[in-house]
Amino acid sequence: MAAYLSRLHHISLHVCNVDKLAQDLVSKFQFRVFAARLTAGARQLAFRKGAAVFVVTERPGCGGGAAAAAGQGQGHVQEHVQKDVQEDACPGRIGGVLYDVRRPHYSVDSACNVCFEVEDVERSSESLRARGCDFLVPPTRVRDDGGLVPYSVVKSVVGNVCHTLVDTSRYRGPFLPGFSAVGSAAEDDEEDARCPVTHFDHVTYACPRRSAAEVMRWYEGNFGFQRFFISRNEDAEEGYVLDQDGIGLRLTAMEYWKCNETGIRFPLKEKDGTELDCKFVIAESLPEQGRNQVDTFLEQHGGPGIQHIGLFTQDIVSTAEAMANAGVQFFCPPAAYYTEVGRQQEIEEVGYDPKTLMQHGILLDTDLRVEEQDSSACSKRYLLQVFTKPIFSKDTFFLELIERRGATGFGEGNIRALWRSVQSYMEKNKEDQEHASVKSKQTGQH
Ligand SMILES: O=C(O)C(=O)Cc1ccc(O)cc1
Ligand SMILES: [Fe+2]
Repeated sequence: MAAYLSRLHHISLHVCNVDKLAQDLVSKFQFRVFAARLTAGARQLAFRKGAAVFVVTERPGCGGGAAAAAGQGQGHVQEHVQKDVQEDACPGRIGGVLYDVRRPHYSVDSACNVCFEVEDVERSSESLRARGCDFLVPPTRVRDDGGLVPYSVVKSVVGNVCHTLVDTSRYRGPFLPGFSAVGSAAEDDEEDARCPVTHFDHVTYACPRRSAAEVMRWYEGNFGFQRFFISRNEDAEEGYVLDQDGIGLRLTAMEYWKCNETGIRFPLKEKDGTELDCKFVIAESLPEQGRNQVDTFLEQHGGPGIQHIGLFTQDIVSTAEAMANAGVQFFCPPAAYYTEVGRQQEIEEVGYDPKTLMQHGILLDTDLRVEEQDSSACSKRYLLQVFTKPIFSKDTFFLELIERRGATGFGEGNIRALWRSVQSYMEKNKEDQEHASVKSKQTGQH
């Protein structure tokens, strides 16, 4: 293994309209803007919810008003606009995008960088390079009043996805050098109680057919990711295959563990015991069932990439309710999902009201297992999920809320229900677009 990952540091989104996304993340998804880097050449904002951090960066060629976005209701940004950092390895990059790369050839909004904290950026980068990895930014040191942060950016094998490697252990500033604190530092307890999102649960990649083995090998060899079997019946080579009823999906999952140099593995935990381990899921479409949401992503995004991110919440009902009230749109499965034989009882058995779940489109998947230690004790492990509609203007990237009660995988029943609701939404969108294009042609003729 080449690089020892300590944890996921942030995920970076490159968009044309920083204002719009900043507004959505704050007012709809209840994230807090906490840091900003606004210079003549760069507009970058950082948002937090628990340990989940997004950095939003403006794509080149997109005039925008990140300063205005961050300034709304915050009032701390403008005075810091001129502040910037010393960057030792690439002085020419000062003023440009930090901790990431600008990708001028990429013309759509995209979640394209998963940044990891590592113990030693130089050493990790050197061994990744020796293994043949391609670096977009070589090891570089950045400093400001808060201290020094080494980082590098490595290209992944998945489309436009890159990984920034940072070491923030010696940094005392609000986020990363070059960023200034924005907004109030105090946490809003009331809002956190309603929306207890604690961390990123998983990142799902949409990939071309038959690419999972290569992707898996890359992450295993370079970062020590381990295969995560979604189902006990899953074939190691084939992955988790859903190919009935119009669903043509192959999922292969992997997870990373902090691995110290003695090779002893242990899962990442918060002080309160919450596991912070983030899984990575590779989704491929299968040819037999016709065009589907993975194909749509590949086409509209212009290649493989991050299709969705699962946000872990301790209370999915209140989180979905708060977000829906603030204007987040969720996919709702057909009402029949909630009235299928046995479903109501299943929902009630784990203490939920079927009507409440239906109201927000929340899906439940239960897993009846015998406890490993005590074969006489039977316990229900379950998970609840709900998926948002795409958050950019194209049918590409979306978010998911997930509450896990002992279940560590992905519910097969939920994937089926999600698939149907997304599929019918996309078909409707396509019809609407065709309708609009016929209309505009007709008006053009007159
Ligand atoms: O169930 C989940 O949360 C997954 O992440 C699996 C998944 C992957 C891709 C899809 O288009 C639908 C579901
Ligand atoms: Fe997911």
